[in-house]
Amino acid sequence: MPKPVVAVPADIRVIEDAIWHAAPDQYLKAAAKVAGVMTLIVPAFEEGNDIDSILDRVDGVLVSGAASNVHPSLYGKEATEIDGPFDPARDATSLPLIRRAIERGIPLLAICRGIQELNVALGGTLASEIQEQPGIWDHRKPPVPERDGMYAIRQPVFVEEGSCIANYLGLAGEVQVNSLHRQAIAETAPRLKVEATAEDGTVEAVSVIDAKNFAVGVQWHPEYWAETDAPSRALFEAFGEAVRAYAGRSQGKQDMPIARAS
Ligand SMILES: N[C@@H](CCC(=O)NCCCC(=O)O)C(=O)O
Repeated sequence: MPKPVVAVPADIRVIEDAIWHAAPDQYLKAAAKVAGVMTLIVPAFEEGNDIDSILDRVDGVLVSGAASNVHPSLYGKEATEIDGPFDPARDATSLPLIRRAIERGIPLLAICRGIQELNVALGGTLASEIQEQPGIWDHRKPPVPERDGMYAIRQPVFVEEGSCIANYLGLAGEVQVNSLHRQAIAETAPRLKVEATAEDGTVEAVSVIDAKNFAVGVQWHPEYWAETDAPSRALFEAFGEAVRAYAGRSQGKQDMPIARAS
């Protein structure tokens, strides 16, 4: 059977005055080497996206982290200078992709910006510069030059016993993770269950309530150490298994047009 394919929504980057649609290598490598799937970078357009046309052709969705933030207007807030930088094309592509993947039961793994997009896509809100709030740690990217240091595993999160995340990680209770974010979930979307938190109460993992398939988000970065860190590896392996199962289950249907929302 050919390897299943996972959609990865791109970020917009400007390189020498040219607009690029880009996805970070670390997510694509973790998907290939640990989840055992192929990835397809989905261009980020502010309009004209035919989401079902993309989802008809993939077996999973992997939503990566990014230095940009979800625009506050998407969760009912006025944008202020602390909420940026923004990537409206990423927002316009990623949020509908997340919602439709959940509706269609296509496996979804959302990481860092991805969990924040998942929360907003389902009606939740975000807080900016969380480290400025009383009692909240500094979850930002460590100010070190090398990437291994930026993504160093350095903080405990507490995973709920019996949760989806515990099942996928292969353990519950205290898990050591990395942390590179300035925003976090403020109001959790009604359809999300918080399944892991940091000691300061920051939401670190969620699952979609009554999901038809694998559908979780994590605030940390399992992709970075997916080959060497056991919980990171387990999460990507579980995602790969869900994607292969979906590919196998939908194989027979690919001869028939998939029912589309009217
Ligand atoms: N912008 C959001 C999400 C942070 C995130 O996805 N970090 C990973 C990329 C880090 C980087 O490249 O700077 C937030 O800050 O909360």
